[in-house]
Amino acid sequence: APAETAERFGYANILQRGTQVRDAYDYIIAGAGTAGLTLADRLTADGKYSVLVIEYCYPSSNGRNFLDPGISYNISSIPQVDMNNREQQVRIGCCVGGSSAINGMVFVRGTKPEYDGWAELGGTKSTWDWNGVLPYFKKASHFNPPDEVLAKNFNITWDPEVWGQDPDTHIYASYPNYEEPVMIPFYNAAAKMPKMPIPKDGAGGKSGLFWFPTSMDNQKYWRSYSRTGHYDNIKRDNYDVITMHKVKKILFDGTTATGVQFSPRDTNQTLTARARKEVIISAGTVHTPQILQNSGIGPKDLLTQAKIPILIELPGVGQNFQDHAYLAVNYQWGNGSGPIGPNITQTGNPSSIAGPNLGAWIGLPTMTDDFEKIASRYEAQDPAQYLPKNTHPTVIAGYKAFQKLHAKLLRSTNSNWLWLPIFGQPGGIVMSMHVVSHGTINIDPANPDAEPIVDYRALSNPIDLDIMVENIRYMRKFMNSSAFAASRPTETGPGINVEGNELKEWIKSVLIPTNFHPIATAAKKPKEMGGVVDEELRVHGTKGLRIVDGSIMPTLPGANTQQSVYMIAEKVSLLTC
Ligand SMILES: Cc1cc2nc3c(=O)[nH]c(=O)nc-3n(C[C@H](O)[C@H](O)[C@H](O)COP(=O)(O)OP(=O)(O)OC[C@H]3O[C@@H](n4cnc5c(N)ncnc54)[C@H](O)[C@@H]3O)c2cc1C
Repeated sequence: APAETAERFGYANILQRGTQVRDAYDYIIAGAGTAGLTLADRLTADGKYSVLVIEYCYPSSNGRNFLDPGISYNISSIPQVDMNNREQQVRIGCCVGGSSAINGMVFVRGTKPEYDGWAELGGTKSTWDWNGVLPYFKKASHFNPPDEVLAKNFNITWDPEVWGQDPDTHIYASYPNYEEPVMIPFYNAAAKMPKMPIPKDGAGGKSGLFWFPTSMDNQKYWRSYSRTGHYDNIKRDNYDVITMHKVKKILFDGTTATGVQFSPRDTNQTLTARARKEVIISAGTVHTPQILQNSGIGPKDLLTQAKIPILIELPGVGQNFQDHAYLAVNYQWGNGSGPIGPNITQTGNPSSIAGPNLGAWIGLPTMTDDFEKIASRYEAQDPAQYLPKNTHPTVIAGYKAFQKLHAKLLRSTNSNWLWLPIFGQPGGIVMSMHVVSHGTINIDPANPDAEPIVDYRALSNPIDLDIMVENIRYMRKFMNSSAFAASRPTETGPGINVEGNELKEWIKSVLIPTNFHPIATAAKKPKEMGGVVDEELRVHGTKGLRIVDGSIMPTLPGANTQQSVYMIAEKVSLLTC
């Protein structure tokens, strides 16, 4: 059997060459990333089904730094018109584990109204509201509570009701066992900000000031990611992975997916494998639309331009693209040193890269009394006004529903529009956790097999500028807290007097339009709303073809995206089995 010729490193079977791939599997998954490996593990667990995972990148990311260019794709966006024509590096993981192998390990969820919004956009029968996703969040990770003394000293609270400890789940959510004492005066200052909610646990679907865990194995103190959780130490004859091979397109009999065409990374040799039950695309938000479009599923004009025969006209493929956006507001302590924390005995410094694991995740009404003005202004826009010219009417209809939902979320104290990470230092990052400018990720019609064309269309909707202005003003209010007064915080960039249009121009010159959380290029919405997949994540108009990765999220959760990706894979694994 081909599997016997595969190397066994103590992982799933790693096939070295396309010729080792069996002729047929029950499921074929494109992409061994965060969602792809989660699904492959769950589908093979009881031995009933065989699964082949095809991964474009390298087998190993062991011991490599997440900034190492060798385990990321090398893609840049096109120049961003409303960002002074600056380009943005599009960072996504290129190795077994995908982006979970290189991410910042912040392990958070969005709020209840945000997932209820996923259901609202999905139609009356949707099961993707908060109550419909919570069980899969619980299934997706194994929670380790913080050290008792640390929790007491630093006010770290959690709600065991919203976490799981499934013995079959090896993605770990853990806290570091060290925090800098300076975090205490910072926590107290944030807690005293007007109207600041303090939930017991942000993972319970609530906005506010809270400590959050890291995706980390607290025994080994190692990154916990889809490779360690759903691939290492899994030896099953029904779980094959072939790396360094690229899925080029899906094969169809009519509109039923029957398998995939793939090639070794460095040659054009054409290989095929058959899927008896389903093909699942888990290539991530940047590459999933490319596989669909190259298979003849996508916007008609684009496919015609690329000379790709149209199998199914699906205008939403590659549209609706969203990502979090951020910038740094720079401060210094005018007296040379900041607040001093209490004298707590701490040993060593085993913190984590997500550290110090504290942030304020808050709604617009918590930030500013002007929230109603901004919400009304947004609500009054013509939905097509800031979308690309020639946007398909179904995509505009979907944006109209998005706009209605986001006008509501702008008025909610329980939707995270700002993430203010608290680092125990003056100033720092402010992050817009919802953006209303929508971008596109499409194939290059002149070279459909090359890296896709990424256009964030950052700041194309002026409401995103208004919100970033409020984010900066909130940082200023925070730095103005009485707790910091003696340290005389001084804003060095942009400078406390920079306001109005000058502030907006500064934002355009420094904004980073991604926190590496791309979503929505194959959004879960009805077809007539510009959607690509249905409620069970099947591609509209096809049989035997699903998409399971970040691209199906219809809107951004007010949270970093990995936990939502694991949740999506867990929820769908039950539909497929
Ligand atoms: C630098 C960085 C920092 C981040 N920080 C955080 C954080 O702190 N917290 C958080 O919650 N989230 C974070 N994220 C986001 C989070 O990691 C992602 O949302 C999530 O991992 C995406 O999962 P996915 O399954 O959609 O895609 P991925 O995990 O990216 O998987 C896609 C896989 O498909 C493969 N592939 C693509 N095209 C093909 C093809 N044609 N054929 C075969 N294989 C293909 C890719 O190589 C990749 O392995 C970060 C991401 C990055 C990049």
